[in-house]
Amino acid sequence: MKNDKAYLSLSQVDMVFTGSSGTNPVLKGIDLQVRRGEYISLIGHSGCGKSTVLNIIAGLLPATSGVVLLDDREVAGPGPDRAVVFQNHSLLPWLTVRQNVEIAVDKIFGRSRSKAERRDWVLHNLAMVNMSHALDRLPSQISGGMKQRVGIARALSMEPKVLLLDEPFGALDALTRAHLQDEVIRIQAELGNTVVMITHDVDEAVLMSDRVVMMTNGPAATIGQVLDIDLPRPRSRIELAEDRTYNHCRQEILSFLYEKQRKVEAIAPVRSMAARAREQAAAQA
Ligand SMILES: Nc1ncnc2c1ncn2[C@@H]1O[C@H](COP(=O)(O)OP(=O)(O)OP(=O)(O)O)[C@@H](O)[C@H]1O
Repeated sequence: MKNDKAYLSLSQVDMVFTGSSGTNPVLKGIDLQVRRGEYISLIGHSGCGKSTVLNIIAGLLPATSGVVLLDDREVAGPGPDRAVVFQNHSLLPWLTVRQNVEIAVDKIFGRSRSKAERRDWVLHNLAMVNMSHALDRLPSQISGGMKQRVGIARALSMEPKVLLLDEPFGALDALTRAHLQDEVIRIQAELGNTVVMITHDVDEAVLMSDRVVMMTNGPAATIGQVLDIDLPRPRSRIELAEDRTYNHCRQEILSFLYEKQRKVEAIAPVRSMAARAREQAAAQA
C-alpha cells in the first residue's frame, strides 16, 4: 500500500540559468509531493524544463532557490539513493552487460555484501529485465532496447530510493517501447519503486503512472495541472484502449498540452520558412 506522507518533496523550487546571453528563468515555484512507491510522470512541451526538474532531484543541478527533500533529508548533490536512466543509454562501451551492472553494484555494496552476494545480485537484476542471455556481450553487440534494459537493471541494482527516468523509451521503436514499458510496469508492481519519469507520450504517461504532472510552457515554467490516474493495476494496454477513464485521462492531458498550453512557437518555423522564401525571391529578382 502506498504511504500518504511525502517521500520526495520539491518546495518552491526556482531555477534561473545565467550565461553570457543573460538570465534565463526556467522554473518558477515548483511544488511537488511524491509518495513512497508512487509512479509520477512529468509531461510538457519541449524545452519547458522537465529535465531541469529531474536534474535538480538527481542533485546534478543546484536549484536557484527552494528545497528538495528525499526521505526527510535535503538533496544537496548526486547520490546513489537517486538513480537516473537517460534516453540514450549511458553504458560503458568497453564493459560487458554484466560488468556494466557489476561496476555500480561493487561501488555501492562493495563493503556491505560479499563477492558472491554481489555476483548474485548482478545476475538477479539482469534476469529481471530479461537480459540473462547476453551477459557477456558488449553494448555494441546488443540492440537499443537491450541497452536500455541494462541501464534499467543497473539503476535498479543500486536499490535507489527514487528512480529517475528521463524519456527512457524515447529512442526506441514502437514495439520495443511497448515491450519495455510492460517490463517496467511489471518490475514496478514487484518492487514498488518510487519513480519520476519524463515523457512526451500521453499514452505512456497514462498507462504507467499513478499521477501525471503537467508543466506549463516556459520561461518560468511551473506545474499547471496534476491528474490522478484512477485506473486499477495491473493495466492492460489492449483493454485500456476501450476504457472510459483511460480515454478521459488522455483527453485531459491532450487538452492541457494542445489547448491550454498550445505552443505558439510552433508557428515560428513556418513563418521563418515563408520569410526565407520571400528573401530568396527578393534575391533572385
Ligand atoms: N545547464 C544549462 N545551462 C543553461 N541553460 C539550460 C541548462 N539546462 C537547460 N537549460 C535551458 O533550460 C530550458 C529547459 O530545458 P530542459 O532540458 O529542462 O527542458 P525539457 O522540457 O526537458 O526539454 P525537452 O523536452 O526538449 O527535453 C531550456 O531553455 C534550456 O536551454
